[in-house]
Amino acid sequence: MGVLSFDIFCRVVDNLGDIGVCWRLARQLAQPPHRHAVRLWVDDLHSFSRIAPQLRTWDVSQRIYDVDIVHWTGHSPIVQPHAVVIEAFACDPPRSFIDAMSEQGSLWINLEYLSAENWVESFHGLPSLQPNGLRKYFFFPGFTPNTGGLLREPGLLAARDQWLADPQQRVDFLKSVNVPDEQLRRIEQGARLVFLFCYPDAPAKALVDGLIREEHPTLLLIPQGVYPSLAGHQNRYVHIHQVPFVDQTNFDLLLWSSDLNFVRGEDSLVRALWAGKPFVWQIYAQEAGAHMIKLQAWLDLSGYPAGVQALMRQWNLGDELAVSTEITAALEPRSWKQWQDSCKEFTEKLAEYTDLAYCLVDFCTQKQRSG
Ligand SMILES: Cc1cn([C@H]2C[C@H](O)[C@@H](COP(=O)(O)OP(=O)(O)O[C@H]3O[C@@H](C)[C@H](O)[C@@H](O)[C@H]3O)O2)c(=O)[nH]c1=O
Repeated sequence: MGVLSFDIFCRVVDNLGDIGVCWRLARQLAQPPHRHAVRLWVDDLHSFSRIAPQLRTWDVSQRIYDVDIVHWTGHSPIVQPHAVVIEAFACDPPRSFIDAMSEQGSLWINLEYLSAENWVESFHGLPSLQPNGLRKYFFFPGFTPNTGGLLREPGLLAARDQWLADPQQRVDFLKSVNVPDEQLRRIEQGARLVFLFCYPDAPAKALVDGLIREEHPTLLLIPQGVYPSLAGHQNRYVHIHQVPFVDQTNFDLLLWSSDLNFVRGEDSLVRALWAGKPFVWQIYAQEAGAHMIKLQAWLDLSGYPAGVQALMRQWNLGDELAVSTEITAALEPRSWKQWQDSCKEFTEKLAEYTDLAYCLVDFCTQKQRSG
């Protein structure tokens, strides 16, 4: 495949998922083995800087990890569009830019949200007719080979295994996110490490109650600003520690370090999958409970034990009573082993499929050839 050039437009609607996905994709396309020219337009550099601390929020343009980053404002510079323009999550590139794309004959891709629903396979890759003659296509990420796949950097799983094979790396990393020595000693003596990244309506207090009832020493790591009210809920079994926001590489290390992860949205779900550890997913809520249909479609593919699937539904429904009892049951040694095995299996199956960046490059190359 030859070298392509991409513009990626990202509007930060809320939270970090939009920029999380775009930044990961941009870096992957720009770096080896792909090495395409990539320009990333982002309307909110402040949110972006939470997951990319080296970003200069006051700069209109800058280059990081071989990606040209442009602050997308009403006054963004007029430039020639690249051969492929990716509009993330229907974020509406500026009219003047679309006109320039038309002159340039750019290929226009609408990168959609991730879903495991069946219809995704039939909508992936469909054209969307444009009055100005531009070629625009829907590109759907997904969990099956007939979709656009999942973002996964080359060699990610091997890097994870190498990192996990050296326990000192975990200790050093946990020190770097300020886990106190006393807690590190507890972990070395067998305390469980749980990472919690959730929305404010998650039944997190019920989770802590369940963990306390289990009477197994546990360290619960929570990113700063996520569920601050939980801090007062610890006791001698469950200790809560706030970790700073880290970049996406270190975010993986948080997931790899933990025995059990709680993740949310879109990108952290995929990272938890690649971690290969047991996790509970809180899906981004939609109107009229549409997200519960999406959650079930994904659970149907997962092959996770029935108790784990029930726990995920209860976590998403905010069913406190059920969560506090179901978590204890899921951590009971036999269930825990089944949960661990099913996670490894699902991760290995998904890792056999082509990753999103390759699927995208392949798709764009084919469309360019067919003119
Ligand atoms: C806590 C933390 C997160 N992250 C990253 C991981 C992910 O890339 C990103 C979080 O994104 P998500 O996991 O998708 O969860 P989110 O809830 O922040 O994003 C959501 O935004 C909505 C607008 C979308 O519609 C949702 O589908 C979803 O993507 O933040 C770090 O890099 N460092 C950190 O310390």
